Amino acid sequence: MLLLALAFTVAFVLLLYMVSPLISPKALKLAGAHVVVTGGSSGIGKCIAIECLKQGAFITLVARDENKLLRAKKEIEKNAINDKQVVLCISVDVSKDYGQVENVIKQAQEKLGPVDMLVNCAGFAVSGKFEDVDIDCFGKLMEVNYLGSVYPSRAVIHTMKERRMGRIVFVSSQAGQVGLFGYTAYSPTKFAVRGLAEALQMEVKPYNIYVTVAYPPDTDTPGFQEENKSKPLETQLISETSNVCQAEHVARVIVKDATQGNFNSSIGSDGYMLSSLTCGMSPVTSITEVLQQVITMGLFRIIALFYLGSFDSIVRRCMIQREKSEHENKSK
Ligand SMILES: NC(=O)C1=CN([C@@H]2O[C@H](COP(=O)(O)OP(=O)(O)OC[C@H]3O[C@@H](n4cnc5c(N)ncnc54)[C@H](OP(=O)(O)O)[C@@H]3O)[C@@H](O)[C@H]2O)C=CC1
Ligand SMILES: CCCCCCCCCCCCCCCC(=O)[C@@H](N)CO
Repeated sequence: MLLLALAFTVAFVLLLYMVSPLISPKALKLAGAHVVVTGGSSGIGKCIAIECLKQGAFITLVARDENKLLRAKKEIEKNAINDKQVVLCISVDVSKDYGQVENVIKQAQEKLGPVDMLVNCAGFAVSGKFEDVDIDCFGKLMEVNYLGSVYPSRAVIHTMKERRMGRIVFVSSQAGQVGLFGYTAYSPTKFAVRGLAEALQMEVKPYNIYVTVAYPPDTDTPGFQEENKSKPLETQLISETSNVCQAEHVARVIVKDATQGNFNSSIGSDGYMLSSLTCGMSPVTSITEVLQQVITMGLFRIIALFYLGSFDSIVRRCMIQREKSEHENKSK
């Protein structure tokens, strides 16, 4: 029996190695490539732009605030490795009007050539209890985080298919892999991005276009500082499970996974466990990845139950605490 199991495993591993050339994309070299980064004027997006410039790319930054764009451009340009490299800035709201976004991509392609890699990083987070979050926020978040990823991707896809090459990166979040207290408005927008990425990847793979979804943990950025101003205690305590990452590190991992053509990009050990646990029917881009998923999934599910238990107990404790202090206030 044991021998049979062993034989099966060996056969399985051999089979995987045989099909490996089919699933391993060729790495994209960033030297001379044109990379468009939405949300490139701040935080993770800015660091992604810097990382790409360091590898010799030409960059287009897309965001709304022109002053912030110009300031970021100056900072990013310092990392150029040759004097031919250009950092172009274009101001647009990626979530409002598809025509506008299409125009921006056209302008960028006229100046710097066809887009080799698009990084959809524009986005924001709002946390709060379901009944406390402003009702308009649900739509606004979906517009910016989801439609704001659809529009730029739609605007580059035709040329990428014609050229039979390209990379599209979506910046989701760990909150796009698990729904947590306080993220009823934000999480669904990041889950949506994954659905888009999976469906799109199946369409464009024969055209040699590779899609990457990144799931960063809490990362120290201006956006994160903003989010923290109104974060419920429960969300804070749950989030403390994971360390806060530096944007430079997150950016390096994302750029590496995107150039290699990996579908999944995760950061840190929690990120690794979450990605393995939630891989579902997502495309596979390396043999090691499949093997790791197959071997670790059951174990990670058990570990996840402990995390869930501790999150539930945080939520319960906070509720009791709140009711207690409300009671005390009333009786004062
Ligand atoms: N920081 C974190 O903890 C994590 C962040 N993420 C995700 O990473 C992405 C970047 O986050 P982070 O770096 O923290 O955010 P920042 O707030 O620091 O940067 C956001 C960038 O997006 C731009 N932007 C926002 N809305 C729009 C819009 N409607 N149209 C065009 N550009 C827009 C901003 O410029 P402007 O305002 O001028 O338009 C800015 O350049 C987001 O999608 C976020 O959800 C994921 C996991 C963790
Ligand atoms: C085996 C299973 C392991 C499970 C570990 C779970 C750890 C959960 C911590 C999640 C923190 C939430 C990140 C949201 C980041 C974000 O998108 C916002 N900060 C954006 O501003």
